[in-house]
Amino acid sequence: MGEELPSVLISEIGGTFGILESHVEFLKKHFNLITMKEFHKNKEELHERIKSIFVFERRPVIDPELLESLPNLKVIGNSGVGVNHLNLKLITSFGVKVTNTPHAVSDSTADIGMALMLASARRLVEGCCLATSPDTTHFAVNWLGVEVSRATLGIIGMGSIGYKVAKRAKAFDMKILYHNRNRRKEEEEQEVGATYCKNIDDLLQQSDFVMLVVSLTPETHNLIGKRELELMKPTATLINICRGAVVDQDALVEALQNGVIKAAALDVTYPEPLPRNHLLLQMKNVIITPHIGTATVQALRMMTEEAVENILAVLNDLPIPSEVIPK
Ligand SMILES: O=C(O)[C@H](O)CO
Repeated sequence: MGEELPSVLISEIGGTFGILESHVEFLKKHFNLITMKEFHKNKEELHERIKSIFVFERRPVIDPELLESLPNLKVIGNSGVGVNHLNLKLITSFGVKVTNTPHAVSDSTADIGMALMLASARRLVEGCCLATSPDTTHFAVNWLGVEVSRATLGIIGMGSIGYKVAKRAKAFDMKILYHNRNRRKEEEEQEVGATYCKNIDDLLQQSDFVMLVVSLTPETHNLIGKRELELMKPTATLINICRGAVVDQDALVEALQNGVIKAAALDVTYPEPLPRNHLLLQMKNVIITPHIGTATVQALRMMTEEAVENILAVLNDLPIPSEVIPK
């Protein structure tokens, strides 16, 4: 008889927020999957068996009650890079490790950053609406866009996603500035032609496009508020592909209304989705997508694979590819 596979708790299979059926087959090669429903039905028998929780789309919710009920839990494998939905201090106080998938998400999220920047600069959404409207008297000359080529892009957060954005922006001949907690190696800066701004204010003042690519932490909550928006050029565009709460949204609405900045392109907001009557949804100079940075066939597959690699590494006492350590 072969060795028993480790038991891993998951939210559910299929449905709106469940794990994709096509990934379940892969997961099942490595794990004995237990859904939350099965767990709740048969806690007594299952609670000692569960070694890991695979978190997808922020589910299942990891609360103290769940952590207390799983005495042999070793690792929470988050599928995705952002872990702001996990209470890291609480989880690690149970001796449980947390892992994430920064590599799997980087290309698809960087693509969304570029797509939003280009769409905003060239007024793509307005163009689509005009093309499909009954009014055929519009002329492009009345609503000119701007070029991203040779413009200055300021990237705030130069982790794996930020770096991939820089690579793409280089191909568009953009001047690239970046701010990050830790400066990148000189060779890495040279490869993408990026200049480090130790002071975030310098980046804000000089950039035509400011792209936010940081993790949401207490330090980055409301990182961009009224003061920061006022430092930006009145012709600048703010692009957010990380987490909504990195921006003070009320300050952003005010800045967009008063011409403090020109436009915003947001893949993330708070809450998600925004209430249908939210002012951001009514502004012509705002593009909003519903948090689709990782919504590609390839990214989701790689996220699952990277999460499995992390979980197996923890369970087999091997070096962990992507462990998240609370600060
Ligand atoms: O954090 C991420 O990787 C994406 O936002 C998907 O959750």
